[in-house]
Amino acid sequence: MDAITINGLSKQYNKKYAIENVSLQVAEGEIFGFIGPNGAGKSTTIKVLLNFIKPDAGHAAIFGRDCQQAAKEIKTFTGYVSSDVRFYSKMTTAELLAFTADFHQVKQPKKEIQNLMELFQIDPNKSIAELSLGNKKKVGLASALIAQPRMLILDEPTNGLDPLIQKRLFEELLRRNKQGMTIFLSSHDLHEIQTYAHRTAFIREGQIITVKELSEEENFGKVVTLTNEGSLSLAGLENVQVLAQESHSLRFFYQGDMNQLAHFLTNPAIKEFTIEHPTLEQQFMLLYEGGSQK
Ligand SMILES: Nc1ncnc2c1ncn2[C@@H]1O[C@H](COP(=O)(O)OP(=O)(O)OP(=O)(O)O)[C@@H](O)[C@H]1O
Repeated sequence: MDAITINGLSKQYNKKYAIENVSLQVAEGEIFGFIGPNGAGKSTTIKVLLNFIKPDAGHAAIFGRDCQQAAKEIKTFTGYVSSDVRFYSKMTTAELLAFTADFHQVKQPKKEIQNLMELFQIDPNKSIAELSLGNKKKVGLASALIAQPRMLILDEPTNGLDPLIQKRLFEELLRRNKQGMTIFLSSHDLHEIQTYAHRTAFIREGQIITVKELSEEENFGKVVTLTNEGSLSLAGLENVQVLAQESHSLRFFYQGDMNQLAHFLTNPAIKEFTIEHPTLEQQFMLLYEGGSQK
């Protein structure tokens, strides 16, 4: 059974699609990245999963339970941390975590709370209301983790966290993932996704462009950088996207036949060349901006 199944999901605001015919499958035990520029539809998709909003069409399920019909049950095994954690409780951080642990009948709650407080450097005596955004976020993450959910949905989890805490968060997420937790990770941070996710979906203007296995970079094409003397024509190559061109250098993205590329590279005008896997950042730029590069 899939951990998340999304089929033909659409949602409009003011007659404009926020998401359109989105379909995705996330396997149990995956860390699944969800990348897209601002306004692409990431939060809308997550809000449907959590039944905060109703889709106009399609359906979504977590571990086979329909996100609308079984929303209550889904909350018992799904943790969620929003990009912008906004709770204004009068409780202290320690009280909130104890309450959450009690609600989810966590074994050894004191030990678990202490571990998470140390991990995220949370002051147990501060009231939630007086915390900064970053500290609220840490409490939100600790609170989601203490419940030991089978599914964890994170919307830009590192937003507002300092680098040490970001590192600790991902170490903890990897540890939990090894124990079986499925993680759905929406992020703008390509490096984060490339480092930690097993697969990622790219979403743009409400539509899924591609879902990629991050370990299989070769499926996505190559970035060729070369220096040349004299004129050079790309006419013999198909599936080429020029990334940068100057009089004696050229960089292009190539998705065509490798024999054709090998033949092209025997051109005597070419003095040096390198062939690389595109980084996720390059892929992102290619997908979103039609090839414009840093
Ligand atoms: N409540 C709303 N009312 C009207 N339009 C909305 C509403 N929520 C989202 N939208 C629109 O739907 C589209 C998708 O928004 P969404 O928040 O899902 O994107 P996102 O990928 O999460 O963006 P970001 O990375 O900036 O958080 C955007 O065009 C947004 O303006």
